Parts: sequence; C-alpha cells; structure tokens
Amino acid sequence: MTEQARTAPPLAPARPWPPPPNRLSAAVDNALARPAAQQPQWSDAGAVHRVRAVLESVTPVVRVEEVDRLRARLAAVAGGHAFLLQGGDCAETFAQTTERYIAGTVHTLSRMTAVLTAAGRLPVVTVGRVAGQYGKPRSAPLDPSGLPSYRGDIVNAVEATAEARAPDPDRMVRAYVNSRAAMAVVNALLATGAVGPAGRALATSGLFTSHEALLLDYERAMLRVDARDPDAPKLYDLSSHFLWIGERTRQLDGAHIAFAELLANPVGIKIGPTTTPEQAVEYAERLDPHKEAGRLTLISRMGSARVRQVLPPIVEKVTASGHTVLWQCDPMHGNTVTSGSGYKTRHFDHILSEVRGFFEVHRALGTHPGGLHVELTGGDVTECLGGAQRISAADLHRRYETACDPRLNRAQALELASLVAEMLRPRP
Ligand SMILES: O=C[C@H](O)[C@H](O)COP(=O)(O)O
Ligand SMILES: C=C(OP(=O)(O)O)C(=O)O
Repeated sequence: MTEQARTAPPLAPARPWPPPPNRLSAAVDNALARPAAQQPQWSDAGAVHRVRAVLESVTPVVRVEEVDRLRARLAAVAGGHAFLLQGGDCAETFAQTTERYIAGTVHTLSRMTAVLTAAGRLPVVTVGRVAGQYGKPRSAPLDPSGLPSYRGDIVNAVEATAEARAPDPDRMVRAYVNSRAAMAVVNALLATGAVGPAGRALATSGLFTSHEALLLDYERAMLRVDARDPDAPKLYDLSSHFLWIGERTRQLDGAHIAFAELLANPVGIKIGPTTTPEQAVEYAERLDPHKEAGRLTLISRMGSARVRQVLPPIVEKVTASGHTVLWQCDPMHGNTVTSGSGYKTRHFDHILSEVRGFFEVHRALGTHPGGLHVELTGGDVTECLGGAQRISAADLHRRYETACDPRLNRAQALELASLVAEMLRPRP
C-alpha cells in the first residue's frame, strides 16, 4: 500500500434508484466519506454525478439470485467440500469485448475446471475475472514518461498521450455496457455449448463473474436494494457476483473496506506479505461479523519466497478466531519481476512454487487450500516465462499484449491446472 490515500472530490448525492432506505443510504455515504486510495482525479465533478445517476437507473449486470447461489457455493468451498478456480485478464479492455476473445478465456477456464474436477474429486466453483475487470490500481500516479498512469479502461485509455490518459467519467457507462455485453456472450457460450465438450463442466456448474471493487463512483452506482425481507433490506453490488478489495486499497480505516462491509455479495481481500495475523483477524471480524462461511475469501499473494513463512501465523490466528474463511492463493502478484529488456513478467516456476507453498501450509495446519486465483488469457501470448513451452526472456516481445500485468497463456494455464490437480488428488 505505497500510494497515499487520496479522497475523490465531494459530490452532491446522485439520484438513488431504487430508493434505498435512509439507513442504508447513510451507511453508504459514511463508508465512502473515508479516505479512498487509488481513485482518479476527475476534472468534472458534475459529469461524474450525471454518470452515477445514469448507472443507478440501469438494469444491473448480474442478479441477486445468482449472487446468493455463488455465496452458498463458496460456503461449500470454505468448508472443504469444493475448490474455487478464479481467473481471467489482469485488465479487460473494451476492445476485447468480442465473442472470439471471451470464448478463449471461457474455454480455458472450462478446460481448467474439467482437469481440476477430475483429479480432485471435488466440485469446482469457477469464477472469471470477466465482465467488469476494467479498473487497475497502480504503484505510481505517473508512468515513466511522465503521463498519468493507465488505470484501466473504466478510467482512461492505454494510449500514451495526455488526452488518452485524462480520466473520463463517461468511461464508467462504457464499462457497464461492455460488462453487459460480455455477460451476454458468456451466457450464450455456456447455453449453446460453444465452449466444447470440456464446457459441459461449466454449462452445469455455471461461470460466475468477479472484479476488483476499486472505482468507488462506479461500484456505488451499481448498488441495489433487495427488500424481499422488508425488515432486513440488503445491499448488493450488482456490477458482479464476487468483488474483491486489492492489496493497495485494503486500509482498515479506508473507504474500500467500509464499502465491502455493507455488501451482501461474497467478498475477497488480497493479503500481501506485510499483512499481520492481527490485521487478518480484523478483516474477518469486519467483513464476516456473523461468521458465515462463504462470505469472506482471503486471497494470499505473498510471493514464492515468503509464503511458507508469512502465511502460517495468519491462517492459525484467523482459524482460532472462529471465522471459516475461504483461503485462496494468488500466485501471480507477489512474483512480478522486470526482465532485462524492461517487460514486467512472472516465471512459471515461481508461480508454481507459491501454489505449492500455499498447499504445504494448509496441509500442515489441517486447513483447506480452497482456491486458485490467476491472471490468464485464452490467447497464445508470451508474457510469463517458463512452463512446458519454455518461454524465455528473448521471447517476451513476440506477443506481449497485456494492458497491465503479465498473464499465463492458454498452455501455461492448463499446465498449472494439471499440476494443481495433482496437489488436490486425494491422498491414500
Ligand atoms: O494488477 C495489479 C496492479 O494493478 C499492477 O500490478 C500494478 O502495476 P504497476 O506496479 O505497474 O503500477
Ligand atoms: C491488482 C491486483 O492484485 P493485487 O491487489 O493483489 O496487487 C489484481 O488482482 O488485479
């Protein structure tokens, strides 16, 4: 969490739709009045207000019933009866909202699901980083050329010009439209079986969506009230089924955690190597106050060199606190390096080593290594080193296509799934 927390400019309240009960509305305002890291400096507060009003009146991207179904399935994962596979782009782009591109991701997830299910003899819950992963937190506000950093298509454009990098609130509407379109493609692929025989695994179990709950002006506009129980109305963020808070925005006194506290969705938090066991327990108490399995996923991204030391005391303390959290391993974000030629990359061996370390820790403590969270694409890119294809530093330039961080290509993703499947295989 290197960047200073910056607070978005104050905005007049947007038109609420449907009108949330005053109590919920006040709780959202209070949460979002806290310092919010990684928010763009919009230049036109009025435009943000207008966009929020538009988004508050649209049909949401996902449905309450689907969110509830995922939460129940994640409860099974947290209880040790299933495994969670989560994967997709580092940064989805609007240009890639095409059937061909999305089919590549869905097909890869589908194949991974089939491999994991067959070996592990556990049901697999599959969640894509799809249909909304448009916001990116950055290490620095400016890129090396001095331009504002690219913060994902929901904020600005990746092209290296001052005009492209200016935050544009209308992009939030485009993010919504692209999310809906991507969702429609995913549903059509699953319904028609167009993802091939391996797609049957997903056709029956479904593919849920997820993204980082980063851009608070967008996420708050996608809140909807479920008043099926009028005495206990609930707030859902219907931009996605599952939302997570990132490593750079997990400040306990910040707006993101306070926002996540209000949601009925299942939520995750990325925990990096500076996380203390006490902080992890506080996350569990804040985000899982009723001790409901499936509500909170702790996504560890410690790095292959540190996972075996840093993770055990966290798991022990959270377990002792009585919260049944879902433990998931993100072996990507703690293993990023820069190649000699300047490409951000990750080595397959380090990724695999972190997953092995994660399994070793949980096996030693008797807890469930519940899930895997990876950045991948269905394309044949050359962004991560190693794997059976032996991608070398000299290969990186060939198809380095990511808009932000390096992703496993299709072959590397399937290779990783096979190796994780071995780890899941029931032992005699
Ligand atoms: O995906 C994670 C972050 O957005 C990303 O690693 C930040 O990259 P940066 O360090 O290049 O800003
Ligand atoms: C930004 C991400 O990860 P982290 O918060 O763990 O750095 C991400 O998963 O896109």
